[in-house]
Amino acid sequence: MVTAADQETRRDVAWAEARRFAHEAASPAPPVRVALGRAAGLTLAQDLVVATPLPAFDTSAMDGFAVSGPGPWTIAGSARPGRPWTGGSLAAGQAVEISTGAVVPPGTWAVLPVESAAVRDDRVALAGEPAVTRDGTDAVPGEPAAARDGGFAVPGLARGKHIRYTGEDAPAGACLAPAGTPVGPPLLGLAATCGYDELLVRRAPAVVAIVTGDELATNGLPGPGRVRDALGPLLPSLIAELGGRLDGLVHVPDQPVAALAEAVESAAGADVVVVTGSTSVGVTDGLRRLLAERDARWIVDSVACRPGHPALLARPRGGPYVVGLPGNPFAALTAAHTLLGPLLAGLSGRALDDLPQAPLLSRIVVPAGRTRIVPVVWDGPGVRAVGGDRPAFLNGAALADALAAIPPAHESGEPVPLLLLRR
Ligand SMILES: Nc1nc2c(c(=O)[nH]1)N[C@H]1C(S)=C(S)[C@@H](COP(=O)(O)OP(=O)(O)OC[C@H]3O[C@@H](n4cnc5c(N)ncnc54)[C@H](O)[C@@H]3O)O[C@H]1N2
Ligand code: MOO
Repeated sequence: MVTAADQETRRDVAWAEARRFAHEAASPAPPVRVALGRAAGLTLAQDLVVATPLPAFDTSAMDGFAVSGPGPWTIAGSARPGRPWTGGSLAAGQAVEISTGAVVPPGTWAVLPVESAAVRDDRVALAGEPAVTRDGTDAVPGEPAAARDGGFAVPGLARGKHIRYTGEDAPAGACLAPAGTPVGPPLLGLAATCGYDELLVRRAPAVVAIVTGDELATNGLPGPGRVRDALGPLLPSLIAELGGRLDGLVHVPDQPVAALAEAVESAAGADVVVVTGSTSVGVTDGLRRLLAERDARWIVDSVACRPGHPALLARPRGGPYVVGLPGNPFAALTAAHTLLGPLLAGLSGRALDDLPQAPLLSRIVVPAGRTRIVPVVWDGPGVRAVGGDRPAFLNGAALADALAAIPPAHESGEPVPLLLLRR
C-alpha cells in the first residue's frame, strides 16, 4: 500500500504523480534564435503570430476563369501566379483566364473551373448551362440566397466559389501555435507561410547515458553469466523520441564503485544523466549511495508501478538531473516513459502530454495499489495486451503500438492511458 509518508519522501510515488513531479521539477532552458531550417525537432519558445493576413491576397483555388456578373463572359486577359491581371476591376460580363494561385482580379464574382467552362472564341459560358437569371428567382435549387448579389445570380456558381479570400485562413495578428509547441514538419511549413526566417526555440536537452553492469556484453551471443546489453542500442533512439539530444553513451562496470561517480562527474555539462542498471539496493548498485553522498534532492524515489518500480529522479547540488532506469530492459523502457519523457518535456518548455485513452479489451491482473504497464496493440475501438511483458523481456514492447498504464482498481473494458510508441 502507498502511504502518505511515502508520498512525502517521494518513495512509491503513484504513477501519474511521478510523471507530474518529473515535469514540474524542470525549469525550461533559455531560448535561442535559430534559422528556420535548423529548428526541426526543437520547441517553440514564442507564440507563432502571423503579421499579415493569410492568404495575403484573394487567391484562385482553381485553374479556370475569374468571372464577373452574369455570363456568358468575354475573355479580357489572363492572371497567372506572380503575374496578376493589370486591367483593374473586372466589369460585369468580363472573364479573365486564371491559374491556381494567381491573384483574383477585383470585381470577380467567382472562379469557374476549366472543367465547367465552355469556351468559344473569346467567350466563355458555364458548360451546359448557358442560362443566367437576372433576378435570381430561378437559380439552381438549393442555391443559398447569400449567393445572390447585385440583382443577379449565376446558377451553379456560388459567389466566391473557388476563391481563397484575403485573411480567410488567419487574420493579421492571429496566434497560430503557442509557445511550447514541438516544431515538426507542418509547423516549419506554417512558419514559412507566415514569413518567418528564424524562430525563437528551446533546444533539445543534452543527455548523457551511462550503462552499468559487469555481466553485459556489447556483441555476440548471450550465455551463462553473459547478458547482451539491450539498453545501449535502445537508448539513443528512445532519448531522441522523448525529446532529448544524446551527448554521449558510456559503459561503466559495477566495480569499482568510483567508476560510476567518475562517469557522472564527466557528464557535468549535460542537462540530464541517465544511469541504467543501478537503481536497486544491492551491493553492486551504487547510484543511490552516490546520490546520498552528493546531497541530491529527491524528485521521485521509486514509483508505485510494475515494472519499473525502482526508477528514480534526483538532482545533486549544482549538477544535472539524474534519472535512474532499472536494468531490466522492459522496466527501463517503462521508467524512461514515466520519468525521462516528462522531465525532457519540462526542460524544453513543453506541456506534460495529456495521454490518449482507449478501452482495454484484455483482462489484466493489477497488483494492489500499483499501476501495471503492459504493451498493447490497437484492436477496433480499444487496445489489446500482447503479452511478452516480463520486466527483462522486450518482445511485447517491440511489437506494440503503445504501453497501457493500467491504474489500480481498473475494471476490464474501462479506458486506460496510453504511452504511444513509435516503431
Ligand atoms: N532486494 C531487492 N532486489 C531487487 C528489487 C528490490 O526491490 N529489492 N527490485 C528488483 C527490480 S523490480 C528491478 S527492476 C531490479 C533493478 O535493478 P538494477 O536497476 O539495480 O539493475 P541490475 O540489478 O543491474 O540488473 C537487473 C537485471 O537487468 C539486467 N540488465 C542490467 N542492465 C542491462 C542491460 N543494459 N541490458 C540487458 N539487461 C540488463 C541484469 O543482468 C539483471 O538481470 O532490481 C530487482 N532487485
Ligand atoms: O519493477 Mo522491476 O522494474 O520489475 O523489473
